[in-house]
Amino acid sequence: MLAVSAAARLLRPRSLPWPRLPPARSLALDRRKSPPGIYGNPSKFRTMLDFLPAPAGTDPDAIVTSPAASSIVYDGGSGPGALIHKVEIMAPASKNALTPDMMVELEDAVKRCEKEAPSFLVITGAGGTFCSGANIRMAKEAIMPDDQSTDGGQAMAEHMTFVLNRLRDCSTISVAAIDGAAYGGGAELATACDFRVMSPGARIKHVQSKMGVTTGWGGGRRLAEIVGRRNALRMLTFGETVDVDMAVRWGLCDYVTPEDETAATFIENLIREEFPRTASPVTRSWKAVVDAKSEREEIDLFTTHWNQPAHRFRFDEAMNKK
Ligand SMILES: CC[C@H](C(=O)O)C(=O)SCCNC(=O)CCNC(=O)[C@H](O)C(C)(C)COP(=O)(O)OP(=O)(O)OC[C@H]1O[C@@H](n2cnc3c(N)ncnc32)[C@H](O)[C@@H]1OP(=O)(O)O
Repeated sequence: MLAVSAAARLLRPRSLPWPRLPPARSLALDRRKSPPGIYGNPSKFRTMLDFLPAPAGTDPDAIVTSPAASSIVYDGGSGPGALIHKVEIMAPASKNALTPDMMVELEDAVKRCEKEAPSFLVITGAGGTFCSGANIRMAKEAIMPDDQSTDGGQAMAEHMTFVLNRLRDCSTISVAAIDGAAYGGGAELATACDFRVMSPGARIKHVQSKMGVTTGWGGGRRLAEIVGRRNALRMLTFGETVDVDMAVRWGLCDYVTPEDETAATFIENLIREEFPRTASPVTRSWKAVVDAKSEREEIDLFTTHWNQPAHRFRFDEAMNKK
Protein backbone atom coordinates (compact mmCIF):
# COMPACT_ATOMS: atom_id res chain seq x y z
CA MET A 1 0.00 0.00 0.00
CA LEU A 2 1.56 3.28 -1.01
CA ALA A 3 1.08 6.08 1.52
CA VAL A 4 1.83 9.20 -0.44
CA SER A 5 2.62 11.30 2.57
CA ALA A 6 2.15 14.99 3.01
CA ALA A 7 5.33 14.86 5.06
CA ALA A 8 7.17 13.76 1.93
CA ARG A 9 6.84 17.27 0.65
CA LEU A 10 8.57 18.52 3.79
CA LEU A 11 11.46 16.12 3.32
CA ARG A 12 13.84 18.61 1.80
CA PRO A 13 17.57 17.89 1.62
CA ARG A 14 19.20 19.85 4.48
CA SER A 15 21.53 21.50 1.99
CA LEU A 16 18.67 23.10 0.04
CA PRO A 17 17.20 26.09 1.91
CA TRP A 18 13.41 26.31 1.67
CA PRO A 19 12.79 28.40 -1.47
CA ARG A 20 10.96 31.49 -0.33
CA LEU A 21 8.84 33.57 -2.65
CA PRO A 22 8.16 37.22 -1.92
CA PRO A 23 4.67 37.78 -0.47
CA ALA A 24 1.70 37.09 -2.76
CA ARG A 25 1.39 40.76 -3.74
CA SER A 26 4.56 40.55 -5.83
CA LEU A 27 3.42 37.12 -7.04
CA ALA A 28 0.26 38.76 -8.33
CA LEU A 29 1.95 41.88 -9.67
CA ASP A 30 5.12 40.42 -11.20
CA ARG A 31 3.57 37.59 -13.16
CA ARG A 32 6.43 37.71 -15.61
CA LYS A 33 8.78 36.95 -12.70
CA SER A 34 6.62 34.29 -11.07
CA PRO A 35 8.02 30.80 -10.78
CA PRO A 36 7.76 28.76 -13.98
CA GLY A 37 4.44 27.08 -14.60
CA ILE A 38 2.39 29.01 -12.04
CA TYR A 39 0.03 30.59 -14.57
CA GLY A 40 -1.81 28.91 -17.44
CA ASN A 41 -0.80 25.46 -16.31
CA PRO A 42 -3.39 23.08 -14.78
CA SER A 43 -0.84 21.85 -12.26
CA LYS A 44 0.42 25.33 -11.38
CA PHE A 45 -0.94 24.73 -7.87
CA ARG A 46 1.71 22.05 -7.42
CA THR A 47 4.36 24.46 -8.61
CA MET A 48 2.97 27.29 -6.47
CA LEU A 49 3.25 25.19 -3.32
CA ASP A 50 6.95 24.65 -3.98
CA PHE A 51 7.44 28.39 -3.83
CA LEU A 52 5.13 29.30 -0.96
CA PRO A 53 6.62 30.07 2.43
CA ALA A 54 6.66 27.04 4.68
CA PRO A 55 3.41 26.81 6.70
CA ALA A 56 3.65 28.60 10.06
CA GLY A 57 5.42 26.48 12.64
CA THR A 58 7.05 24.22 10.06
CA ASP A 59 10.81 23.95 10.33
CA PRO A 60 11.75 23.76 6.61
CA ASP A 61 14.88 21.88 7.50
CA ALA A 62 13.16 19.38 9.75
CA ILE A 63 13.34 15.87 8.43
CA VAL A 64 9.92 14.52 9.20
CA THR A 65 10.11 10.81 9.87
CA SER A 66 6.82 10.03 11.61
CA PRO A 67 3.88 9.03 9.38
CA ALA A 68 2.06 12.09 8.20
CA ALA A 69 -0.94 13.19 10.19
CA SER A 70 -2.61 13.76 6.86
CA SER A 71 -2.17 12.06 3.53
CA ILE A 72 -3.84 10.39 0.59
CA VAL A 73 -3.28 6.64 0.98
CA TYR A 74 -3.41 4.62 -2.26
CA ASP A 75 -4.02 0.88 -2.05
CA GLY A 76 -3.13 -0.74 -5.38
CA GLY A 77 -4.75 -4.06 -4.48
CA SER A 78 -3.27 -6.94 -6.47
CA GLY A 79 -1.51 -4.53 -8.80
CA PRO A 80 -2.12 -3.09 -12.27
CA GLY A 81 -5.36 -4.27 -13.88
CA ALA A 82 -6.78 -5.36 -10.51
CA LEU A 83 -10.51 -5.45 -9.91
CA ILE A 84 -10.37 -2.76 -7.15
CA HIS A 85 -7.91 -0.08 -6.10
CA LYS A 86 -8.68 2.13 -3.11
CA VAL A 87 -7.89 5.70 -2.06
CA GLU A 88 -8.32 6.68 1.58
CA ILE A 89 -8.34 10.32 2.62
CA MET A 90 -6.36 10.10 5.84
CA ALA A 91 -6.72 13.27 7.94
CA PRO A 92 -9.18 12.20 10.66
CA ALA A 93 -8.19 14.99 13.06
CA SER A 94 -9.64 17.49 10.63
CA LYS A 95 -12.50 15.32 9.33
CA ASN A 96 -10.39 14.48 6.28
CA ALA A 97 -10.04 18.08 5.16
CA LEU A 98 -7.72 18.35 2.18
CA THR A 99 -4.55 20.35 2.74
CA PRO A 100 -2.88 21.86 -0.32
CA ASP A 101 -0.33 19.04 -0.18
CA MET A 102 -3.09 16.43 -0.12
CA MET A 103 -4.64 18.07 -3.18
CA VAL A 104 -1.32 17.47 -4.94
CA GLU A 105 -1.23 13.89 -3.65
CA LEU A 106 -4.77 13.36 -4.96
CA GLU A 107 -3.47 14.23 -8.44
CA ASP A 108 -0.72 11.62 -8.00
CA ALA A 109 -3.34 9.07 -6.95
CA VAL A 110 -5.52 9.78 -10.01
CA LYS A 111 -2.48 9.52 -12.29
CA ARG A 112 -1.60 6.16 -10.70
CA CYS A 113 -5.15 4.92 -11.28
CA GLU A 114 -4.97 6.01 -14.93
CA LYS A 115 -1.65 4.16 -15.29
CA GLU A 116 -2.52 0.95 -13.42
CA ALA A 117 -6.06 0.74 -14.81
CA PRO A 118 -8.10 -1.09 -12.13
CA SER A 119 -11.75 -1.78 -12.98
CA PHE A 120 -12.95 0.14 -9.91
CA LEU A 121 -11.50 2.88 -7.70
CA VAL A 122 -13.17 3.18 -4.29
CA ILE A 123 -12.56 6.52 -2.55
CA THR A 124 -13.32 6.77 1.13
CA GLY A 125 -12.32 8.76 4.22
CA ALA A 126 -10.75 7.67 7.50
CA GLY A 127 -12.52 7.77 10.84
CA GLY A 128 -16.13 7.67 9.70
CA THR A 129 -16.10 10.88 7.67
CA PHE A 130 -15.76 11.11 3.89
CA CYS A 131 -14.16 14.55 3.45
CA SER A 132 -14.89 18.00 4.88
CA GLY A 133 -13.51 19.84 1.87
CA ALA A 134 -10.50 22.10 1.73
CA ASN A 135 -8.62 22.47 5.01
CA ILE A 136 -9.76 25.97 5.85
CA ARG A 137 -6.88 26.60 8.27
CA MET A 138 -4.22 25.65 5.71
CA ALA A 139 -6.03 27.39 2.85
CA LYS A 140 -6.20 30.58 4.91
CA GLU A 141 -2.50 30.33 5.65
CA ALA A 142 -1.27 29.27 2.24
CA ILE A 143 -3.51 30.88 -0.38
CA MET A 144 -5.51 33.68 1.27
CA PRO A 145 -3.03 36.54 1.69
CA ASP A 146 -4.23 39.74 3.35
CA ASP A 147 -3.96 41.66 0.11
CA GLN A 148 -7.04 39.72 -1.08
CA SER A 149 -5.08 38.33 -4.04
CA THR A 150 -7.13 35.67 -5.85
CA ASP A 151 -4.17 33.84 -7.40
CA GLY A 152 -4.05 31.08 -4.81
CA GLY A 153 -7.77 30.37 -5.03
CA GLN A 154 -7.61 30.30 -8.81
CA ALA A 155 -4.62 27.94 -8.73
CA MET A 156 -6.37 25.60 -6.28
CA ALA A 157 -9.63 25.68 -8.26
CA GLU A 158 -7.86 24.94 -11.54
CA HIS A 159 -5.78 22.20 -9.94
CA MET A 160 -8.72 20.44 -8.27
CA THR A 161 -11.02 20.85 -11.29
CA PHE A 162 -8.22 19.39 -13.44
CA VAL A 163 -7.72 16.46 -11.05
CA LEU A 164 -11.44 15.68 -10.58
CA ASN A 165 -12.09 15.90 -14.34
CA ARG A 166 -9.32 13.34 -14.89
CA LEU A 167 -10.92 11.10 -12.25
CA ARG A 168 -14.32 11.37 -13.91
CA ASP A 169 -12.93 10.92 -17.43
CA CYS A 170 -10.65 7.93 -16.80
CA SER A 171 -11.93 4.47 -17.81
CA THR A 172 -11.93 3.16 -14.23
CA ILE A 173 -15.36 3.24 -12.55
CA SER A 174 -14.98 5.44 -9.43
CA VAL A 175 -17.12 5.10 -6.32
CA ALA A 176 -17.37 7.63 -3.47
CA ALA A 177 -17.88 5.50 -0.34
CA ILE A 178 -19.47 8.06 1.99
CA ASP A 179 -19.70 7.56 5.74
CA GLY A 180 -20.47 10.72 7.70
CA ALA A 181 -19.97 14.09 6.06
CA ALA A 182 -19.09 14.98 2.48
CA TYR A 183 -19.01 18.76 2.86
CA GLY A 184 -17.83 21.59 0.60
CA GLY A 185 -15.01 20.31 -1.58
CA GLY A 186 -15.79 16.86 -0.15
CA ALA A 187 -19.22 17.09 -1.80
CA GLU A 188 -17.51 18.17 -5.02
CA LEU A 189 -15.16 15.18 -4.80
CA ALA A 190 -18.19 12.91 -4.29
CA THR A 191 -19.91 14.26 -7.41
CA ALA A 192 -16.78 13.66 -9.47
CA CYS A 193 -17.14 9.92 -8.80
CA ASP A 194 -19.32 7.77 -11.05
CA PHE A 195 -21.32 6.30 -8.15
CA ARG A 196 -22.00 7.29 -4.54
CA VAL A 197 -22.59 4.81 -1.73
CA MET A 198 -23.86 6.28 1.54
CA SER A 199 -24.14 4.69 4.97
CA PRO A 200 -27.34 5.59 6.88
CA GLY A 201 -25.97 8.66 8.75
CA ALA A 202 -24.05 10.07 5.78
CA ARG A 203 -24.87 13.53 4.43
CA ILE A 204 -23.74 15.66 1.51
CA LYS A 205 -23.63 19.43 1.89
CA HIS A 206 -22.34 22.11 -0.44
CA VAL A 207 -21.44 24.59 2.32
CA GLN A 208 -19.70 26.94 -0.11
CA SER A 209 -22.63 29.41 -0.05
CA LYS A 210 -22.14 29.71 3.72
CA MET A 211 -18.38 30.19 3.16
CA GLY A 212 -18.92 33.21 0.91
CA VAL A 213 -17.70 31.41 -2.18
CA THR A 214 -19.10 29.31 -5.00
CA THR A 215 -18.13 25.73 -5.91
CA GLY A 216 -14.58 25.76 -7.24
CA TRP A 217 -13.66 22.16 -8.06
CA GLY A 218 -16.20 21.62 -10.87
CA GLY A 219 -18.82 20.36 -8.43
CA GLY A 220 -21.61 22.80 -9.30
CA ARG A 221 -21.73 21.82 -12.95
CA ARG A 222 -21.47 18.11 -12.14
CA LEU A 223 -24.20 18.40 -9.48
CA ALA A 224 -26.59 19.88 -12.06
CA GLU A 225 -25.82 16.94 -14.40
CA ILE A 226 -26.65 14.48 -11.60
CA VAL A 227 -29.68 15.96 -9.82
CA GLY A 228 -30.95 18.42 -12.43
CA ARG A 229 -30.63 22.20 -12.60
CA ARG A 230 -33.42 23.03 -10.14
CA ASN A 231 -32.32 20.64 -7.39
CA ALA A 232 -28.68 21.68 -7.87
CA LEU A 233 -29.64 25.34 -7.61
CA ARG A 234 -31.57 24.59 -4.39
CA MET A 235 -28.68 22.58 -2.85
CA LEU A 236 -26.11 25.25 -3.74
CA THR A 237 -28.21 28.31 -2.89
CA PHE A 238 -29.26 27.10 0.55
CA GLY A 239 -26.25 24.88 1.32
CA GLU A 240 -28.87 22.23 2.06
CA THR A 241 -27.79 19.19 4.11
CA VAL A 242 -28.79 16.26 1.89
CA ASP A 243 -29.34 13.09 3.93
CA VAL A 244 -29.52 9.57 2.49
CA ASP A 245 -33.28 9.64 1.77
CA MET A 246 -33.07 12.97 -0.08
CA ALA A 247 -29.90 11.87 -1.92
CA VAL A 248 -31.62 8.68 -3.10
CA ARG A 249 -34.70 10.67 -4.19
CA TRP A 250 -32.54 13.11 -6.16
CA GLY A 251 -30.34 10.41 -7.70
CA LEU A 252 -27.29 11.62 -5.78
CA CYS A 253 -26.96 8.29 -3.93
CA ASP A 254 -26.76 4.99 -5.80
CA TYR A 255 -26.56 2.52 -2.91
CA VAL A 256 -27.40 2.74 0.82
CA THR A 257 -25.48 0.44 3.14
CA PRO A 258 -26.98 -1.56 6.01
CA GLU A 259 -26.57 0.02 9.47
CA ASP A 260 -23.58 -2.10 10.46
CA GLU A 261 -21.52 -1.79 7.28
CA THR A 262 -19.17 0.97 6.13
CA ALA A 263 -19.74 2.29 2.64
CA ALA A 264 -16.33 1.02 1.48
CA THR A 265 -16.95 -2.52 2.78
CA PHE A 266 -20.42 -2.56 1.22
CA ILE A 267 -19.26 -1.55 -2.27
CA GLU A 268 -16.20 -3.79 -2.21
CA ASN A 269 -18.38 -6.81 -1.32
CA LEU A 270 -20.90 -5.90 -4.01
CA ILE A 271 -18.17 -5.61 -6.67
CA ARG A 272 -16.54 -8.90 -5.64
CA GLU A 273 -19.93 -10.67 -5.74
CA GLU A 274 -20.45 -9.46 -9.30
CA PHE A 275 -16.89 -10.28 -10.36
CA PRO A 276 -15.97 -13.34 -8.27
CA ARG A 277 -13.03 -14.38 -10.37
CA THR A 278 -11.12 -11.65 -12.15
CA ALA A 279 -11.62 -8.19 -13.50
CA SER A 280 -13.53 -8.06 -16.78
CA PRO A 281 -11.99 -5.97 -19.59
CA VAL A 282 -15.54 -4.89 -20.46
CA THR A 283 -15.93 -2.87 -17.22
CA ARG A 284 -13.47 -0.24 -18.38
CA SER A 285 -15.42 0.26 -21.63
CA TRP A 286 -18.79 1.21 -20.11
CA LYS A 287 -18.00 4.90 -19.59
CA ALA A 288 -16.97 5.18 -23.25
CA VAL A 289 -20.22 3.39 -24.20
CA VAL A 290 -22.51 5.75 -22.28
CA ASP A 291 -20.49 8.76 -23.45
CA ALA A 292 -20.41 7.57 -27.09
CA LYS A 293 -21.31 10.36 -29.51
CA SER A 294 -22.58 7.98 -32.22
CA GLU A 295 -23.74 4.40 -32.88
CA ARG A 296 -20.52 3.91 -34.80
CA GLU A 297 -18.50 4.56 -31.61
CA GLU A 298 -20.60 2.00 -29.72
CA ILE A 299 -20.28 -0.57 -32.51
CA ASP A 300 -16.50 -0.08 -32.54
CA LEU A 301 -16.35 -0.64 -28.77
CA PHE A 302 -18.47 -3.80 -29.09
CA THR A 303 -16.18 -5.03 -31.87
CA THR A 304 -13.05 -4.64 -29.72
CA HIS A 305 -14.48 -7.17 -27.26
CA TRP A 306 -16.10 -9.61 -29.73
CA ASN A 307 -14.54 -13.08 -29.86
CA GLN A 308 -11.75 -12.04 -27.50
CA PRO A 309 -10.61 -14.30 -24.61
CA ALA A 310 -13.03 -12.93 -21.99
CA HIS A 311 -15.94 -13.08 -24.47
CA ARG A 312 -15.03 -16.62 -25.65
CA PHE A 313 -14.62 -17.83 -22.06
CA ARG A 314 -18.05 -16.48 -21.02
CA PHE A 315 -19.77 -17.96 -24.09
CA ASP A 316 -18.20 -21.38 -23.45
CA GLU A 317 -19.22 -21.10 -19.80
CA ALA A 318 -22.81 -20.22 -20.76
CA MET A 319 -23.07 -23.09 -23.28
CA ASN A 320 -21.61 -25.62 -20.83
CA LYS A 321 -24.35 -24.64 -18.35
CA LYS A 322 -27.08 -25.75 -20.79
C1 LIG B 1 -14.05 24.48 -3.17
C2 LIG B 1 -13.74 23.92 -1.81
C3 LIG B 1 -14.23 24.81 -0.72
C4 LIG B 1 -13.43 26.05 -0.72
O1 LIG B 1 -12.19 25.93 -0.77
O2 LIG B 1 -14.05 27.10 -0.65
C5 LIG B 1 -14.16 24.14 0.62
O3 LIG B 1 -14.18 22.93 0.72
S1 LIG B 1 -14.05 25.16 2.00
C6 LIG B 1 -14.32 24.00 3.36
C7 LIG B 1 -15.76 23.66 3.44
N1 LIG B 1 -15.99 22.71 4.51
C8 LIG B 1 -16.52 23.04 5.69
O4 LIG B 1 -16.83 24.17 5.95
C9 LIG B 1 -16.75 21.90 6.65
C10 LIG B 1 -16.42 22.35 8.05
N2 LIG B 1 -16.55 21.25 8.99
C11 LIG B 1 -17.77 20.89 9.49
O5 LIG B 1 -18.82 21.37 9.13
C12 LIG B 1 -17.74 19.80 10.53
O6 LIG B 1 -16.41 19.69 11.00
C13 LIG B 1 -18.18 18.43 10.03
C14 LIG B 1 -19.68 18.45 9.74
C15 LIG B 1 -17.41 18.04 8.81
C16 LIG B 1 -17.93 17.42 11.17
O7 LIG B 1 -18.51 17.92 12.36
P1 LIG B 1 -18.11 17.26 13.77
O8 LIG B 1 -18.90 17.98 14.81
O9 LIG B 1 -18.17 15.79 13.65
O10 LIG B 1 -16.55 17.61 13.93
P2 LIG B 1 -15.93 19.04 14.33
O11 LIG B 1 -16.67 20.13 13.64
O12 LIG B 1 -15.79 19.10 15.81
O13 LIG B 1 -14.48 18.94 13.65
C17 LIG B 1 -13.46 18.14 14.22
C18 LIG B 1 -12.15 18.84 13.96
O14 LIG B 1 -11.94 18.90 12.53
C19 LIG B 1 -11.71 20.23 12.15
N3 LIG B 1 -12.24 20.45 10.79
C20 LIG B 1 -13.41 20.04 10.31
N4 LIG B 1 -13.57 20.44 9.03
C21 LIG B 1 -12.45 21.11 8.69
C22 LIG B 1 -11.99 21.78 7.52
N5 LIG B 1 -12.69 21.81 6.38
N6 LIG B 1 -10.77 22.41 7.55
C23 LIG B 1 -10.01 22.37 8.69
N7 LIG B 1 -10.37 21.75 9.85
C24 LIG B 1 -11.59 21.14 9.83
C25 LIG B 1 -12.45 21.04 13.16
O15 LIG B 1 -11.93 22.35 13.17
C26 LIG B 1 -12.13 20.29 14.42
O16 LIG B 1 -10.80 20.58 14.78
P3 LIG B 1 -10.44 20.85 16.31
O17 LIG B 1 -8.99 21.21 16.28
O18 LIG B 1 -10.74 19.55 16.99
O19 LIG B 1 -11.35 21.95 16.74
